[in-house]
Amino acid sequence: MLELTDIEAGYGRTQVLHGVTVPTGKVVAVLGHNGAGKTTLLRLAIGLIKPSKGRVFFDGENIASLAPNKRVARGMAYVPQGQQAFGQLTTMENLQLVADGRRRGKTLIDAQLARFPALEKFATRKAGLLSGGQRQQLAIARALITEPKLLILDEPTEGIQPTIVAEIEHTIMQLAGEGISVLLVEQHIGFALEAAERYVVLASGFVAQTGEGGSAAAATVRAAMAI
Ligand SMILES: Nc1ncnc2c1ncn2[C@@H]1O[C@H](COP(=O)(O)OP(=O)(O)OP(=O)(O)O)[C@@H](O)[C@H]1O
Repeated sequence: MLELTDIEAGYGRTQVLHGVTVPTGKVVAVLGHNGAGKTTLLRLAIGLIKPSKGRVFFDGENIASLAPNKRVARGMAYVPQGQQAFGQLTTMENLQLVADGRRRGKTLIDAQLARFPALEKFATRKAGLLSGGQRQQLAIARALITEPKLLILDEPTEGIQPTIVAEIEHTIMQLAGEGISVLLVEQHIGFALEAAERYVVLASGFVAQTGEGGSAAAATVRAAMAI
């Protein structure tokens, strides 16, 4: 379980997050307008930026000064925005980059190909030629091959065609049932709240609201975001 408490962080002298505490839960959604600090919070969670103040704990351990690779070794995985993959490598090679050297590498790849049929279908296609949605599935599959306890997802459905959005949403809902926690930044408030046990709304780097997920929360969240 990830605990982020009273976090202050930013870039150089620019402070972006102001006393942010994120509720804990199996699936936690981070909501807010562009520039609210959502991506910054996820970067902080995986260790790409360090807090100037606040507590960062994972499974009871203080990880505030741990490098990202150490956090991955502890069971955290991060899928940044933008459907990132190695475009010149095939789908399979992208998966092998993470799986090779792991004891159950082949089994782990097979499990993700079963989860995402499009990746199986296009296993020999260069990732640069996949659709944005398929590349996003590839990015999620790569992260899941590391067998994370916590998957950190930054806008996984952004700019993706609706059919694949539904598949990705389905995957996110499944993960909790598989014992994988999710920290999710998502623009689709309806889906985010459906998936989330708890949520936090950020506004200009401050916590504007926190609460329990569920579709009933949508009106409160929209009011907090004034949309
Ligand atoms: N590398 C950086 N250096 C300096 N400032 C940055 C950097 N990245 C983001 N910021 C600033 O931090 C603030 C929060 O940005 P952040 O990307 O965390 O917001 P966000 O809520 O994820 O928005 P978006 O939905 O647009 O990604 C913004 O004012 C942004 O300009």
